[in-house]
Amino acid sequence: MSALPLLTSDPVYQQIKEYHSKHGADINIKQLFEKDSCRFAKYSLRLQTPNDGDILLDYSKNRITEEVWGLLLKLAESRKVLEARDAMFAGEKINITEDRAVLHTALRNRSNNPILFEGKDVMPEVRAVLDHMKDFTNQVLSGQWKGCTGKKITDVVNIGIGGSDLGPLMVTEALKPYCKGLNTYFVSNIDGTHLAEVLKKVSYETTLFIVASKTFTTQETITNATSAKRWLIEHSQNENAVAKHFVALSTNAEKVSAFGIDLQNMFGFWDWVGGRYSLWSAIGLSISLSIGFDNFEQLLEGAFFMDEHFKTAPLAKNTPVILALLGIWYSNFYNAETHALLPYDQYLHRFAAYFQQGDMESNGKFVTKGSQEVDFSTGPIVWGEPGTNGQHAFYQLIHQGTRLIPCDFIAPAVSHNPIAGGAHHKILLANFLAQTEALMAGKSPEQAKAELEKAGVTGAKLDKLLPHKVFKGNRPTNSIVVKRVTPFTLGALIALYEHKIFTQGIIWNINSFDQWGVELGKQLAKAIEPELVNTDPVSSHDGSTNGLINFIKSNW
Ligand SMILES: O=P(O)(O)OC[C@H]1O[C@@H](O)[C@@H](O)[C@@H](O)[C@@H]1O
Repeated sequence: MSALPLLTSDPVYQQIKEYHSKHGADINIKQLFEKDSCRFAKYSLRLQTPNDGDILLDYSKNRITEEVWGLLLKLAESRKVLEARDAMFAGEKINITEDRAVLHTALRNRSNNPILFEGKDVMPEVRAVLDHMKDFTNQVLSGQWKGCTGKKITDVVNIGIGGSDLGPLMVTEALKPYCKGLNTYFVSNIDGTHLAEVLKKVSYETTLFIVASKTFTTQETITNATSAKRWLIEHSQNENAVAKHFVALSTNAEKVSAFGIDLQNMFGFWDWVGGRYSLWSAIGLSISLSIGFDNFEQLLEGAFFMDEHFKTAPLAKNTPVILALLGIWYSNFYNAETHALLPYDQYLHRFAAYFQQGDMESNGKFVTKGSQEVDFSTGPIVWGEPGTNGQHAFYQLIHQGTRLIPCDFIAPAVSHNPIAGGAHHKILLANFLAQTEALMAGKSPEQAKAELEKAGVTGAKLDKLLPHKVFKGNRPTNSIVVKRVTPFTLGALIALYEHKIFTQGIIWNINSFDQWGVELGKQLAKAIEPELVNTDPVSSHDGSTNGLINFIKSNW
């Protein structure tokens, strides 16, 4: 795949560029709807799930014409998206800088088909870990698993960071209606406050600590886990309590053992599972403990459903490919810098934060797989908050600011909490629907003028106010609607975005599966740490860094 030319040298890219420079500024979504009564049917897709209703993707409110859409699909062909997809599913070592396969899809392979890695079927090992998770989940939930004083577990503290935190945190929040009764907490930050505040809420007798770390070397996680272990031993006055209160999720048995966790209490996974794609692996243990193993399996089923769709649907009907191409259209041709994820569901309040890592750690790269520097934009800045909170915070800029911000609006048709006779959800949905309509339609000077006149504003005051009341509209959005946020639909939704990110990485020809960018800060922090052991002034850095260190020390 590294043999692909730079995106900007691709003949199809050049065709799109030419089309964009001739027509890009004139494509008006509202007018396209006026001209074509079938536009919604043409640019929307329904995926029928077995038991959880249809998933609807409406991408008709985008600046796409038949011509440009044809060209974007041609770009996917020319960038060999389908070949790359097949290579991923086949376990090829597509993570070329780490010489690793990318097989998180094997973790949710619900078929009986083998998945080969280096000639060996990985499925028996995958199933064995799932069985271990099931057994452990059932023991804890039934109260059969006892803490060091014989009490059952009531609280679970997941200690991990990045991919070993964000996925389980996002999913346990998203699936709270399915919670079986355990309280789950997540400690990630090295800031002692994070652990200290959680420890205030739990009792050593009834708390299970899950140390989640693929490498088991991450400084934050190991430091937090060590402090939690000390807390447990101090409170229980019993070194053996660790065996009842600590489990590990990792690929590194040696380090787990050295930390003092019995390997029987270790849930393994493999280096072909990337950190930010690991919630499907043993890293999902806190999810399984929260919602029960059956529901965890439903999450896997939903992701598998999306994997099958991604694997089999033609490009033009392939939802991850569609989302990816739209993103490319705005990033690489309209110079959009960001992409907003706007779930209209309070349970999905960490969805955007989760995909900040998913997208930005995957596609925040400036060198291609062929080791060439790119001359085009790669991964966008991903951000967002749940509706309607976002509306009262930053939507102003989306509606009337100077930047183009493509947005994905996500909503369930049915709420888990239909309080006040469902009134809340109807208002929420009305807002969800109104926003994409408003972003597309805007408000013309004529409409704004008529409104002002109706309100009795005339003359100089009207002239002064009018420009502020105009919305240019034509702001692109996708809408994704699920029947309800269930383990299955959430699994499908996460996999949809995972594959979108993958597809964009292929089109840009970058390696979406390494994360060297995280390393430099870590290295420099290691160098600074010993300089913070005393109050001696330092002079070994640049002026700013010396100044900051010396200011901090002057406060000690
Ligand atoms: O799971 P561990 O190994 O502790 O890593 C946690 C996180 O570390 C960061 O530096 C990144 O590399 C993330 O991709 C990763 O998820």
